[in-house]
Amino acid sequence: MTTVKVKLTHKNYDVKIEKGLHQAIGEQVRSVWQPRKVVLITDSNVGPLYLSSAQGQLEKAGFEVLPVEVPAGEASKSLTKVGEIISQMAQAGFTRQDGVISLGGGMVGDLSGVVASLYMRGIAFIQIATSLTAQVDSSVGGKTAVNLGETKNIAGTFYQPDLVLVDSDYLDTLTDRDLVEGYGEVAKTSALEGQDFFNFTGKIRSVQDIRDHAPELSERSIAYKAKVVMGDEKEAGQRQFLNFGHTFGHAIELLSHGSLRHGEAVAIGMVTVTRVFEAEGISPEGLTQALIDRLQAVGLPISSDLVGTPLFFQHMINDKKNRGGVINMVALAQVGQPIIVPKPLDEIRSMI
Ligand SMILES: NC(=O)c1ccc[n+]([C@@H]2O[C@H](COP(=O)([O-])OP(=O)(O)OC[C@H]3O[C@@H](n4cnc5c(N)ncnc54)[C@H](O)[C@@H]3O)[C@@H](O)[C@H]2O)c1
Ligand SMILES: O=C(O)C(=O)C[C@@H](O)[C@H](O)[C@H](O)COP(=O)(O)O
Ligand SMILES: [Zn+2]
Repeated sequence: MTTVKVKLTHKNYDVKIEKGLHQAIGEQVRSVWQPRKVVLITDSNVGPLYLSSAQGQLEKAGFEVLPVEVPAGEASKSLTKVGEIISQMAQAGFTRQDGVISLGGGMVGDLSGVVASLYMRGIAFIQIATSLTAQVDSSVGGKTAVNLGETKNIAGTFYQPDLVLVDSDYLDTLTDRDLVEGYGEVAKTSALEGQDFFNFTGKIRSVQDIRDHAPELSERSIAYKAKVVMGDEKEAGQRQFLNFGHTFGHAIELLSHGSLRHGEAVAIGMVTVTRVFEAEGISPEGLTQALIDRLQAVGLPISSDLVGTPLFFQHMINDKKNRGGVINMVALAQVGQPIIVPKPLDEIRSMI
């Protein structure tokens, strides 16, 4: 088993990465929690595959389980769903000593994190990551959020889990499209982390390559993310680097009305922003093409007609890196050398 230790000012926790962990959920959860009530939150794709096994294991380990299944898809990342789940927990008599467990991808993890952080002002939380996005990025670091109307991740908290479980066996049932979406975040992380990891993603040439190397991709991505988060939990500085490609990506994701997944939109966002910074001489010549090469090898999109539309620019206003009309854009001075380039909104318009 690989364990990545996340050590923060007010809390430490382990991210455990091992094939087969889906059969050890009871003992793993019991290693950090005394028996208690737990709400086990999943979605309508993951639930039919894994909920009854997870529930059975938790019950065997002494936990009283309230299973909750939300419809699969980004639309469930909503305050409405948060309210519904919190009501169900209150009706079932959950107290501050009880807990929330997410069993799913990034959508379920982000939603469950909001529920955990709000119920009675915060109860214990564990993430069981079932998608590649969750296994390389979203389950670690404590960002929780739901979307409101047309604004992505606008309501959320920083709320760290007590434990994260990553088992690549879950990926056997993930569709190729959902797997590849998660790889968008891996490509991002490799460009941020350094030449060695970037060379490694340069050798991933197919969906099967992603499947074959999933455990290593998780280990490397999570190790990098944990290091960044440990240095800047609340995104005052270097954590902004993890948002590479997201200023444009979030706008594209929203404007696509569900036709583009998060990682797909981030792929387009990374290429778009790097092309601009390469033209300005901030990023090195050839970097845009190197990114395109990695993304296209696995079928990720690299452009969209949505880029540059009036609504696209309107979405920039709600970017969390907006400081009074100036957005902290993430650029790569080199592979492994992310930098923040503050850009006034008007200038971003003329860049594109
Ligand atoms: N909090 C963070 O740091 C962070 C980081 C990256 C992404 N995110 C968020 O995560 C979301 C994207 O994550 P995602 O790609 O996991 O989306 P998702 O949770 O919607 O999962 C994608 C699809 O895969 C299905 N699925 C998940 N695991 C499966 C499995 N083992 N077998 C079969 N189907 C499975 C889901 O039901 C869904 O249909 C977005 O909302 C994004 O904003 C958050
Ligand atoms: O953990 C982080 O920090 C990230 O930025 C990781 C991103 O991949 C992720 O999509 C995150 O949810 C984006 O957050 P937001 O603050 O831009 O909404
Ligand atoms: Zn992301």
